[in-house]
Amino acid sequence: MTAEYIKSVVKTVPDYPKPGILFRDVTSVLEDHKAFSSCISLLVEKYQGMGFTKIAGTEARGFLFGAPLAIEMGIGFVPVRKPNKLPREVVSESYELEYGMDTLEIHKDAIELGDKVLLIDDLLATGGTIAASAKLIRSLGGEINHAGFVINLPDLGGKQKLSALDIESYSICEFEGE
Ligand SMILES: O=P(O)(O)OC[C@H]1O[C@H](OP(=O)(O)OP(=O)(O)O)[C@H](O)[C@@H]1O
Ligand SMILES: Nc1ncnc2[nH]cnc12
Repeated sequence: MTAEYIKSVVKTVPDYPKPGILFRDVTSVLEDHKAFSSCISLLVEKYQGMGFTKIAGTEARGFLFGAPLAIEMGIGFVPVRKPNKLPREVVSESYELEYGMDTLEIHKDAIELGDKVLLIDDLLATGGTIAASAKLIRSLGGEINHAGFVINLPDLGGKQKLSALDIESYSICEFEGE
């Protein structure tokens, strides 16, 4: 019931940001307290007690779900950011998106050897964002085996891409037929 409710709240915008893309707009979930708080509760239920030491969230929409989840789970939050935003020394990784290319960066000293990191984002499409984030975190000695999302677009193959990298993904709802 809750996941169905969250799915019903997501608004769809055709042809944004490019013709042919069906944009699943998670800001409509943020605007609805019941939907937003239910997302965090479902993610806590899924991941509490699994021994995670940090949550990493990708700019920008991953911050919106990753940061409140980190507070609820009593662990730190590490932002994975777009280029030239982080002030300390970083490592960088470029990747392909459903609608373009981008680069992500993380502070070198944000991850300690053996940290068990949970990756959180609003939406899984091709999996490029999470694959690049996992590569950065693993290069710093962190372990990544799980990634959590509000929305999955299964036709874009992200789940399979992440599974091939030994990352198990979970999403609250799915939109097929992209
Ligand atoms: O699975 P993928 O194909 O990588 O796509 C999913 C990513 O795309 C969106 O972010 P976007 O880069 O558009 O940035 P934003 O969060 O700043 O809007 C979304 O928030 C995910 O991070
Ligand atoms: N179809 C889509 N809707 C919303 N965010 C996205 N990020 C990548 N693909 C997306």
